[in-house]
Amino acid sequence: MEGVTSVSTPKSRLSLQRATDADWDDIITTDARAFAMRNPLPDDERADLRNKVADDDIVLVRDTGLSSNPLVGVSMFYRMSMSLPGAGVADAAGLSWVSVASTHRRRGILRRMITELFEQWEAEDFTFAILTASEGTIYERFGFGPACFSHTIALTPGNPVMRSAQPSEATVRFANPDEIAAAVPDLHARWTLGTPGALTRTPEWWAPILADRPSERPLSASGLHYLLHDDGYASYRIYKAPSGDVRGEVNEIFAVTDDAHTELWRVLVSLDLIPSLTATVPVDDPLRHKLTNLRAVTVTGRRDEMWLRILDVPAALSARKYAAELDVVLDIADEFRGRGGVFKLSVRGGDAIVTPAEPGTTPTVRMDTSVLSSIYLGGIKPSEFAAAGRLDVDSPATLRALDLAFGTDRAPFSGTFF
Ligand SMILES: CC(=O)SCCNC(=O)CCNC(=O)[C@H](O)C(C)(C)COP(=O)(O)OP(=O)(O)OC[C@H]1O[C@@H](n2cnc3c(N)ncnc32)[C@H](O)[C@@H]1OP(=O)(O)O
Repeated sequence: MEGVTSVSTPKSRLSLQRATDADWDDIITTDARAFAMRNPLPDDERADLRNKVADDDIVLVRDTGLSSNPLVGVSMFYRMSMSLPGAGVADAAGLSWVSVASTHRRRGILRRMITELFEQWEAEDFTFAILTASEGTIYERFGFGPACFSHTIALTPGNPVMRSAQPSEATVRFANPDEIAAAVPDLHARWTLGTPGALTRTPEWWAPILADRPSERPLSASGLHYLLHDDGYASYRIYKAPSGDVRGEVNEIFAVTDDAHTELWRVLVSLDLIPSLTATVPVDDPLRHKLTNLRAVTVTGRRDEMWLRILDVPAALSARKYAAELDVVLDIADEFRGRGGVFKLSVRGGDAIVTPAEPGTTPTVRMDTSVLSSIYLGGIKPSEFAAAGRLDVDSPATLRALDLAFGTDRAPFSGTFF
């Protein structure tokens, strides 16, 4: 058609490269289009972003066939640490900021960038990759499975009543940002140890959270109010719309002990003059059981909070602790990277012994890497996947044993969006 310029893009025109300092204006412009981000970013926000990632861990694609050589693909990963069932901690490659220009979609650019990153992760012996997904249909083909889930809850402060008597002395107090900066990184680190999937925060991750920059606050939102307990903390915002409507939103709440959880929520459920309060919590959060009326808390949403991709099956199976003895032969399919196989998994005293199965051994359990990744942290039971036809077992007894062994005391929860 006359007047229409084709943007057909042969692969040879697409140049894949690592980021340099000179790419950052383009990176922010490209991601601003994809994620409705402000552009340009103020210097402090730009520094926050750059401090968390090395340029060498950023894969870019440019279309060298167009005169301006535009950036058409961005992807990067953070070097993160994740708690495993049984209190171990492992390195994880945190894939993030993935975007492909709207002019260049469905030409395989995402696949090329991800392949490049997988090659790097495998060369560096990462056992796990993780991500937070913009859509539920993109990442399973690369072996990722949803592994941590969250509930959004809503309640009306003043209405819920705690069952337990209030302590004679207050154990929670409002704190200022300096007190929070001094106390909270350590509290959070203690919280991660007891929660599978929890992500550790380095100073580079804390800096933007603690800065609570006015430029990054949502519209009509107050600055963060902080509640501090010896074993936990919560932060929340109050939103005041131009109409005068007021609501509260818990930004985050981390409690190392049940008592800290109770006392922080005791304050939150009784905040004055806030008609509604929302929070995002792990799916096994016990708040409703601490109230005289369990209906006072409504679950308004459930989200897949974090996706996991096991990159090295034997290393992953050996890294976590298990809740029961087990003897299975796993057949793991990995169409994307071919790193599956047949493995003998025995659990004794909570520890796994993993060996490649002898040729000819009949597997007792079959599943895709994405399914293994989903059950690994304890967020989905093997029997749920079996019921969905996505995990095959040789007998009901094997399935029961798998459920027991992979079960965790707590639902996994990453606690950090990236
Ligand atoms: C971890 C994160 O950062 S999550 C954020 C992801 N980014 C976004 O959502 C921003 C907006 N979207 C985009 O930038 C792009 O549409 C992307 C990155 C999702 C996809 O990029 P593309 O270059 O178009 O993907 P590409 O052509 O490589 O497709 C790879 C495969 O994924 C599939 N796919 C791509 N996008 C989608 C989608 N939105 N839903 C379902 N499948 C998808 C393709 O069909 C293709 O499948 P196949 O290779 O198995 O046949």
